[in-house]
Amino acid sequence: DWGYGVEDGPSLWHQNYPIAEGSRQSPIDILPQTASHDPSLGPIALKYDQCTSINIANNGHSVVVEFEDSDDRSVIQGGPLDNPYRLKQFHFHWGGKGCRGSEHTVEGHSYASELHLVHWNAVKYETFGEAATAPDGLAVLGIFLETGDDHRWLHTITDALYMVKFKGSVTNFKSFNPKCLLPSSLHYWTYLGSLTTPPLHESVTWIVLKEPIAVSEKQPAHSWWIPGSSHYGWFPIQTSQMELSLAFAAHKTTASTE
Ligand SMILES: NS(=O)(=O)c1ccc(-n2ccn(-c3ccc(F)cc3F)c2=O)cc1
Ligand SMILES: [Zn+2]
Repeated sequence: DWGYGVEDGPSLWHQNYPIAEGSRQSPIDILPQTASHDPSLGPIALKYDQCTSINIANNGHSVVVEFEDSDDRSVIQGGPLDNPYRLKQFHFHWGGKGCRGSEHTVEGHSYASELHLVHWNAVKYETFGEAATAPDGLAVLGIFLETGDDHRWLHTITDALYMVKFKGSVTNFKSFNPKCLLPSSLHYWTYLGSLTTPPLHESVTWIVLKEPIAVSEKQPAHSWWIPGSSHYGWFPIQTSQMELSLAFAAHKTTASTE
């Protein structure tokens, strides 16, 4: 129903999702010089030690890792948030061929990819679905990714992608802890915005970290795969096996000549 093509891309989403023309739509271009410093904002706190990932899925728009959210075992709090928000899932946004895929930009600068850790206000709302439509229902932590210059992590990304190569594929994915994806500084920008894809609900308190993370093979083994650089083009959305292997083959040759 929606996508990023000419017939179904962001400029047309308003036809099925009128909120696309709302007053707090995301993503935005972050302008650090005009961002006002709010002294009442403290640091954010992430408690991901007990987090329990359940599965990894390709929903046709991204790869999503879902978490067990029946209690407050993994939460984000502090900063602009009045109470703890539970981690529900994380996912990535890639770039199209040759272009960079972050959704937020900083003074017009795009990053290679962007990781979103989606949390919901389980103090005020009974379910994620209910929170997803409430103005203070969700908190998404955005982390920019830059591809390092010495990363040859194709094997790790291959493993992960082959697990969820087609839209609708879901597979077991236990004991991944996203804290290894965090940069050293938790300095952030924050603003009231929305889901960046349909249904575009204006329910997100965005917390975007200033420091990007770089991917290199020195990352601890358990940080497994990270979205590819723009060579991959869009995540294999309903990619046929052949296309996917061609994409990898193409990347491989590019990688080896890099
Ligand atoms: N890219 S992002 O802003 O982090 C983002 C974009 C879209 C979603 N998203 C898509 C569908 N849903 C969703 C799933 C279940 C539900 F009950 C309600 C929803 F809005 C959702 O939260 C979740 C996160
Ligand atoms: Zn996202």
